Amino acid sequence: MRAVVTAAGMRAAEQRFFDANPGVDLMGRAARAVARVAAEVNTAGQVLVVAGRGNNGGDGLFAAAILAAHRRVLVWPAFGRTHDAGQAAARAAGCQFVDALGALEALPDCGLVIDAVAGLGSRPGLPQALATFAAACDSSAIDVLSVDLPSGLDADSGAGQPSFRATRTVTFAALKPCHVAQPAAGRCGRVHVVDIGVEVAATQLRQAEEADVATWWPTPTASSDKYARGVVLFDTGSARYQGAALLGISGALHAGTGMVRYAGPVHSGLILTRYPSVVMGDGRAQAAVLGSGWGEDEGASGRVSSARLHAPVAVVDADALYSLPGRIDGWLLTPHAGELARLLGCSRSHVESRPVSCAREVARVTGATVLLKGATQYVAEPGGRVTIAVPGPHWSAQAGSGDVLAGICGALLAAGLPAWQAAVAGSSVQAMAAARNPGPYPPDELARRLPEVIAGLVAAD
Ligand SMILES: NC(=O)C1=CN([C@@H]2O[C@H](COP(=O)(O)OP(=O)(O)OC[C@H]3O[C@@H](n4cnc5c(N)ncnc54)[C@H](OP(=O)(O)O)[C@@H]3O)[C@@H](O)[C@H]2O)[C@@H](O)CC1
Ligand SMILES: Nc1ncnc2c1ncn2[C@@H]1O[C@H](COP(=O)(O)OP(=O)(O)O)[C@@H](O)[C@H]1O
Ligand SMILES: [K+]
Repeated sequence: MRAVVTAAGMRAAEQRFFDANPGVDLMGRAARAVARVAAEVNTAGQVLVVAGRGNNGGDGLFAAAILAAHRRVLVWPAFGRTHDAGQAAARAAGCQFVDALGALEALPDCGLVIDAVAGLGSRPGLPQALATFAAACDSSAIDVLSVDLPSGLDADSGAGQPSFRATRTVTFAALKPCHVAQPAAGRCGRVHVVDIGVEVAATQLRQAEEADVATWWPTPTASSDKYARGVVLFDTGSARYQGAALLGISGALHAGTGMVRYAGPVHSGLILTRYPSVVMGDGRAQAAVLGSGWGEDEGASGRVSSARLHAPVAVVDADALYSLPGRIDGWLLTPHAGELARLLGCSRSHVESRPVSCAREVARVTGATVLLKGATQYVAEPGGRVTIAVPGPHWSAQAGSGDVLAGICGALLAAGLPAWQAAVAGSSVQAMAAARNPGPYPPDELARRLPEVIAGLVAAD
């Protein structure tokens, strides 16, 4: 699990560090890390460092001074003035200083650009001269190494305003929200988190790693039987959306559930032709999956109440989200941004700009865990902790992926995982299946790729 810390949290951690270690040269540590990664990206070509006025510029200038020992380094102080000591070090090391025009002209001869315009202090967007330069970097496909974060992003959000687009980012002590929240995360390239000695406090926002999923994944033992592994009761689908039932069941079966019961309106012939192990009708279960493919079903509350008679907890998806039976501790809600907006009575764009607080709010009010689906998948617990799932490629943005995901989560909930782990592991494993099988696969085909991912996870643990 990786901590995700806000700019304010990072500054507070830095202050605690300086209080305990007066005089330690943190900027020197940061600059050495930048120079080390720069040398990994490109060993020979000319380097161009774009430096801002603040400490981010200072990191870049001291890195420039280190790199100048072995190669030609140009420095563009984008605002004229830069960090004084950093500038002196870069000059003393023989870096050549250029202006905006000189930077643009030198670009075709450069192997690497180091973006040290702004980091924790970055405001959204770029002034014109820098926006032009960043666009030129994009179109020439040159490697860009951003210091702390691509300048022009806001450290604390996923908003993807005009900014540098990095192939690598070197950040310090911990990830920041912009490194993990889309679309900003897509502008960071590969992110290196470097230990510079600053300890961040425990955070309420984290990102899960594959190793976490491997640790949590429920595996059968010699004493397991189908009931011990967990029974999932599906009431999904409708005459109009019959496929939703098949997709959810596929997710649960390929995630390794002990048994699936199906108590929805889709004809048994259709279900059993595809999945002959499904047991038709109600019965005792460890978790239910509700709502996928219901449409605007008038009997929604009745279907939720009926499932409660058979299963202690449920995954609530799609239209069942609007028939929640009061407080539902231990349950899992799986809305996308539009559904969460309807639950909160706000606009979709409001949810998209504040995903963490919106997901937290619904978790707090209902007592359930909320998996907010989308390019970044946030799992908010009633206590306020939010875990971001392992990310995957954007091919998964297609009708039916959510139905499969509800089924995977149902299998994990039935196996006894707490709702937050079921949600993080379920959405992560689906993303991993997509990442390991590049290309557009329909969601049911991707579900069939889950076993090989799970087998790899379990073997690695
Ligand atoms: N804290 C730590 O633990 C450590 C911190 N360290 C380093 O310090 C950095 C933080 O330094 P910081 O506080 O000086 O702010 P910083 O990121 O340089 O930004 C302010 C400057 O940027 C400018 N500017 C802002 N937005 C802009 C934009 N969109 N486009 C263009 N310009 C923009 C802004 O302009 P102004 O407001 O003055 O007009 C101001 O000049 C941190 O990211 C890390 O690299 C490491 O050395 C060691 C550990
Ligand atoms: N941009 C994206 N990148 C990666 N995955 C995405 C993206 N957008 C959506 N997804 C995935 O697609 C699914 C969409 O779910 P949902 O909208 O409920 O679809 P449906 O109800 O049609 O199955 C979710 O599982 C989510 O993880
Ligand atoms: K930067």
